[in-house]
Amino acid sequence: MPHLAFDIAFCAQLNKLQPTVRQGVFDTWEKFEQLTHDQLRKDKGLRLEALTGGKDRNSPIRTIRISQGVRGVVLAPEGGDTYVLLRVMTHDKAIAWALKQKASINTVTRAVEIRDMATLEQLAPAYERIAPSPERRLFAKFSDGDLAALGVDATTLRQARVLTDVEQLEVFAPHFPQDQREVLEYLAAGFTVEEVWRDVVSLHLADQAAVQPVDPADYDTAIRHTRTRIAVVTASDELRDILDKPFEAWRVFLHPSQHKVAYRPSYSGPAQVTGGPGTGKTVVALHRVRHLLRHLREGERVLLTTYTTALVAALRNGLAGLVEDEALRARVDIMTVDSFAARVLSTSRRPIHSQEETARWEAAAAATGCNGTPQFLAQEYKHVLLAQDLRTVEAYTAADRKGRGSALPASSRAAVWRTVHEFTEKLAADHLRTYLGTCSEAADRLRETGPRYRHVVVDEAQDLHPAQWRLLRAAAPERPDDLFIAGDPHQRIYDCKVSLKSVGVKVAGRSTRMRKNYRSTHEILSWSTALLHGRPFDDLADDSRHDTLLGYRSSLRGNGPEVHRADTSEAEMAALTARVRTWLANGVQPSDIGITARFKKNGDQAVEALRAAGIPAARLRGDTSPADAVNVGTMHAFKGLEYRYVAVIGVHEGALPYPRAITPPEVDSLQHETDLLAERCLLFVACTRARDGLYVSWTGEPSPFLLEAGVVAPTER
Ligand SMILES: Nc1ncnc2c1ncn2[C@@H]1O[C@H](COP(=O)(O)OP(=O)(O)OP(=O)(O)O)[C@@H](O)[C@H]1O
Repeated sequence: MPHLAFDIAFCAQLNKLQPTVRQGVFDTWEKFEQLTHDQLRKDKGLRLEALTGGKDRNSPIRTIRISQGVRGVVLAPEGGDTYVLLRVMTHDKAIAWALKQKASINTVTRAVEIRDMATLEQLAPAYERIAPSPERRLFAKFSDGDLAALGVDATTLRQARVLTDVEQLEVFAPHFPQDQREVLEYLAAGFTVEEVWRDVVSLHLADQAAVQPVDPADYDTAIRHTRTRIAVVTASDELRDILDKPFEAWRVFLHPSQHKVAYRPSYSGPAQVTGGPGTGKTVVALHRVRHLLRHLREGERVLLTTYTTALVAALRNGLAGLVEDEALRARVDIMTVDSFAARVLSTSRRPIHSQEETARWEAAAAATGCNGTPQFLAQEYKHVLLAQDLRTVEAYTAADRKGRGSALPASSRAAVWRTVHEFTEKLAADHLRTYLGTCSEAADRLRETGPRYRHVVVDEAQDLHPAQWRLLRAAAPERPDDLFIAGDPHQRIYDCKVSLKSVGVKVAGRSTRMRKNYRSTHEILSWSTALLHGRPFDDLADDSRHDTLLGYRSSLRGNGPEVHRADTSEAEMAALTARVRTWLANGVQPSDIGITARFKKNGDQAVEALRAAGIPAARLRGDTSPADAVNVGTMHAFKGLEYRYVAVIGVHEGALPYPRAITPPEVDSLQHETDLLAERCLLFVACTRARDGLYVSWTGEPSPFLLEAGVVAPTER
């Protein structure tokens, strides 16, 4: 019986297809399920046509009719059972595209690959003519044998050998066969042949009995080996799911590197996954939860935590898409760490907000006669007393204030201690609490009463404070698979800089870094990454080492970000409205657009301006993302979210960095640096929420972060 399978590149175009075309795809798939091979080939509606005018007469690439004027390009191997839908395009475009492609089977990974042969054959001679001598080219240090062992075939080898630098590879990359392209990108990023074999190629072979030599004509077997790029769908509701939830291709195509981490049978202790924005850390965490659920014993439960309530909702939806069994899902508690702390204590005390806290520190200092500023006292409480879990004045006096950039002689500490005591006593008397104080108390409570979960899975781990880590540590017993942690030090947007090592969570030997971005286009990513260029980032696990974005890349292509400078905030809003209107006119849904700013007031202005122009817009609230409206939120609230189109507004001098969020260097020089980096990361986080389009605007002078990154020229007006 024939089947129609789906290539990942087709799934990536799904959200841009009209509903009638999607329905056409569905009907086509049904036809494949119902007809015999012979009937399929003769079917007048499908019009499965070989290509005429192509160079390769035996090419298994053909086209079929999907709907009026729209054709699908399929891999239709002679004598095979499974056809693969590669792309859907208007009639002429489909024929033109199909004629340029060549299909082949990688003799090492055993997977099907498609390359744009026509473009590569055009590019290679042109680059060869301008290339320096062979020993100065990009892959000169790798032998033909090494490259062949990694699956690079003779044609790709010839073409790759003309390349001089990474920029040139970027030009060729979208046209290269997929597995070979990945190998070349890793080698170009500085990885060794052995590392590429271990971390990339061998993963494709994980569950294949690779004993027989590869038959270069056996596409049926090769399609089965291409599980990471080709989805074989056997049930109509499964296909409906894919067609209706185009953003969720990850549920179907887990990359081997993601699969390896998520489905490793067991880790002997805490495990960690890191990687830049959009590398699928959340996806991996969700799949890990699914794996853990499959092995959960009677009475055991899983805690899945993240940083904001909006992300709690996203995780809940994600897990619902992944684990169908409701009873099984009910064994996972999904909440922020702060909600977990409040639940452990069953407290009715109200958490205070930051202005209240400042006033209370002022009052406490006045009561004890301490001359520390509210900012100093709040930071001392947070970054020294709570961070180090200091319980007595003696412990505090003897404490090493490591990591603080201000001196505090032991003789002054008694006064600070008394003030902290006054502050916490008064809070308790008024039936109030701080979030971190609650976490600290909750950790104590759990240590007395015992852990509540068998496994704890932590997403967005980079901003957690030691008190929160103590709580999470106490939530599960120290056993294999106790903690699974996903985070990215490049996305630290709060003032904590904690390493897992310093909180006693040891992930050495159980840590994996993801490098491939699945969210943003290459253009958006390289623009955004420039914002962090040259800054050192402490490793999440161990702050004596640095984390890097080496090898971090995207295979998606698109337009570069657009920047806009306005003279007045009214003009900035008018330009934003025009930009959003154009996106909408191009068929983008309002809820696929996100607008974010450093301050709530800029967001409010945007909502007002859009609504006045008749465009539905709403602020993010708690755990609900407004449906049918442009989503507007602060940069902090946008952490972890994603949209097809993102406008980052109000990126001017005085807003980023925001002076009030930066500890003055004379108060604490190290905290000053941490705060400044957090502001820079905040802009990076905001920009990396975009999938297809990014728009950045400001009024007056641009943020110095944009100038330093070189993405905006000082004269750009
Ligand atoms: N294997 C995959 N195939 C296709 N899409 C994927 C894959 N893995 C992840 N994605 C998609 O990439 C996007 C980013 O994934 P995810 O949110 O897990 O990344 P992240 O590393 O947690 O990002 P951030 O750190 O920026 O919050 C999502 O849209 C997700 O569906």
